[in-house]
Amino acid sequence: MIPVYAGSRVRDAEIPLLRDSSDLSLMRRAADALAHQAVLMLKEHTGRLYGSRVVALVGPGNNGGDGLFALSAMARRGVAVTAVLLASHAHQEGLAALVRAGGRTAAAKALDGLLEECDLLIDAAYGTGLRPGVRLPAIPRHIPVLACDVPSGVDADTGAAADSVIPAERTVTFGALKTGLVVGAGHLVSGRIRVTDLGLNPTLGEPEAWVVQGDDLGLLLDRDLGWSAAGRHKYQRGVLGLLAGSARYPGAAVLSARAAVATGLGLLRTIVPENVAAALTSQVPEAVPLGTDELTALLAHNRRNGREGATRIGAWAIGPGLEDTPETRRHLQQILAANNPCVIDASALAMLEPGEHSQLRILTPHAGELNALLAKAGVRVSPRDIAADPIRWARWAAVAYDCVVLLKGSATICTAPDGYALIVHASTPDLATAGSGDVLTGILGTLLAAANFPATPATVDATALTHRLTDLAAAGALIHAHAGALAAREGTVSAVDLLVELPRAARDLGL
Ligand SMILES: NC(=O)C1=CN([C@@H]2O[C@H](COP(=O)(O)OP(=O)(O)OC[C@H]3O[C@@H](n4cnc5c(N)ncnc54)[C@H](O)[C@@H]3O)[C@@H](O)[C@H]2O)[C@@H](O)CC1
Repeated sequence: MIPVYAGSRVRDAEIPLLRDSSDLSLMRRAADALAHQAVLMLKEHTGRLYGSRVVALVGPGNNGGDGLFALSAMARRGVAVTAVLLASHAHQEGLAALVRAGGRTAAAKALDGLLEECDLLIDAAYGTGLRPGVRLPAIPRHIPVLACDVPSGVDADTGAAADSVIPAERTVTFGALKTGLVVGAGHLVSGRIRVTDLGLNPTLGEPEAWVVQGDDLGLLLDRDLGWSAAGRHKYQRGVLGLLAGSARYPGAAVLSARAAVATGLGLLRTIVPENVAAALTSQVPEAVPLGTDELTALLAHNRRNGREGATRIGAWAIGPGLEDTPETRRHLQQILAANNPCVIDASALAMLEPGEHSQLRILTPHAGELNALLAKAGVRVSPRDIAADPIRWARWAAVAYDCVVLLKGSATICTAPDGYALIVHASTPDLATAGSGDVLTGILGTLLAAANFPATPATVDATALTHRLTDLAAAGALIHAHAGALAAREGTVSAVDLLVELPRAARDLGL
């Protein structure tokens, strides 16, 4: 798990160190790392170093200073370097170092001409000190861009990006991974990210979030529970109830059911409308239908005897393809009252009310659904606000609905009401495909059912429980993303391709 900090927090940690370090050692370390990546990119793109031409956009602050020192290091290695000074002043020591090394400076109006013969652009215009309202020059797409600390135009705290943001092929970031590089638009324009340690960690405090990767899966699932251990019978491997599907969206129920089974579920009980039942039985023969009367009887029994009672349903997955009918609402209310952990998706989200409750819930909205959830809770935001600061608004919803929120997007954000947040990067944009969310719901349902949450959550530390739920949400997103990556190797990705790859994805990640 990689800790992520708001850009302003890293900047605040740097300031005292900068004051104390008259020898500019931090800046030189940052600049050396930047120059090293620039050399790698030049070799990759031009096959040579000596005689290649590098232009840097240099802003008025320390970000520009990093760029100037990096250019001077490259000039000493035979690269023809030019610093394009965007403001009337620039970092003095950096400028002096550049001139000493034989580098040139130019005014902003010379940029277009310089870009005509440029092998690499270093973007050192603005970093963590960016204020809103910036206007940046347009860079032709064919020129590879290396961003210094943060692509200019990206808010390092939130991931919001100015319209004129300069997308980077690579970003070398200093001190710590910054939130703005891993969520929102910032994530989409940062390219490959390298973190250069500046020894700031002891002064940074608690991270704002963590980026999780494939090898974190064991940790997230808490393998001590050994839920997939040999010898466990099907009830111990998890029993999931699925409330999904409608005449209009029969496929959604099938996709969720198949995903749940493919992730290693013990037993699947399904409540689907009659006209979906035949398709479900033929395509998911493992599923065992649960009739309305049986549900009512089992849940009543469950309320009397605790969750481990006769239902043996450990968790619920609710929502894919569901239609808002009186019967659906009745089922939903029964299930929500029964207190099993559940994952709630798609149209079921619109049937929820904000407020406290005693159930463990993961809500899985995309940005539009998050907007609607927040509006219902009296929080007025626009989809643009959410795109500009997704972690913040996912947290608001987690508080308003007293649940874990998994906000879908190119970066998936999983957050608990106390702010604990995990970020999972989809390895392929193709995951934004119809039915992909239904597959994720099935995966999450299986993980919840297998997790064996205690029957009486009130006796257990509530924060620990919601953190565990957040971990499982991120684990589900990781498995989903990995299945997407495997499927993308064969071409474009459909939800069925994800299903096909799920068992391999789960096995690859050590499930
Ligand atoms: N000096 C050092 O030793 C180190 C510096 N680092 C660098 O320092 C950067 C932060 O430096 P600063 O705090 O100086 O901030 P920046 O260099 O990011 O930008 C601040 C400057 O840009 C101007 N500016 C900001 N927004 C503007 C806008 N919208 N329009 C016009 N001008 C605008 C400000 O007036 C100020 O002059 C980091 O991003 C990083 O690159 C560190 O990463 C490493 C250590």
